Amino acid sequence: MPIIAPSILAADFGNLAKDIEMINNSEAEWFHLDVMDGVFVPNISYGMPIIEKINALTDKVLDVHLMIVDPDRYISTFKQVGADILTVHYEACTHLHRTIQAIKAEGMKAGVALNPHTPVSVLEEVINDLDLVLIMSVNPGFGGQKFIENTYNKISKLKKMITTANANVIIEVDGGVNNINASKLVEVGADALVAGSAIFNAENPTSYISELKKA
Ligand SMILES: O=C(CO)[C@H](O)[C@H](O)COP(=O)(O)O
Ligand SMILES: [Co+2]
Repeated sequence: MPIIAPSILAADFGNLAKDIEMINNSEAEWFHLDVMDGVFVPNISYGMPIIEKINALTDKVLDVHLMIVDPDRYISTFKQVGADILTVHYEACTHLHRTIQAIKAEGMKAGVALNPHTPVSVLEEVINDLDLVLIMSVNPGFGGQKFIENTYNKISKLKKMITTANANVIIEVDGGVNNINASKLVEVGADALVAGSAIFNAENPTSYISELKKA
């Protein structure tokens, strides 16, 4: 069964505690937290204070997705506010190997995200150093976008690369995930599903999470 990671980007920021409680009482294992800087992506979301508050209100895993330039500047700060998994974008890192080691040195799991146009082959030389690869199934920056169909093909290629390298890496998929595409994503190799608008726009978000879990 896949790990479910609801994206807080689609939650009600006027009543965040209520949505945190909903996730706490659901079958979701992770909180997916999208940090955007208005430079790497054309949008600004939220940062450390929100993550720190969420950490105080849950025992679940905090899966932090950094959509920021030069993420090395903030690695230790994200550890301090409670990140368990820290994912940086391949496209935002000049010295990716060094960044991955710095995340692990802080005691967090290290993830790398790939934009839709970036081939999985760029990770060949670091695949054994990684804990997670985040395949973006939309162009990062906004919730509620349409799922890009080529994602299935990309996940299959990544799965093959991981098997060949005998690596132990979680494949996570993010963007436009819903109860229609979830099963096929798991079938081709996804281990963790991020969903924002599909969950929070559902009539019953808790049951929607359970539906995704059965994918
Ligand atoms: O990283 C992201 C956007 O850059 C979000 O995690 C993602 O878009 C989730 O939202 P939705 O499920 O509504 O597409
Ligand atoms: Co995300």
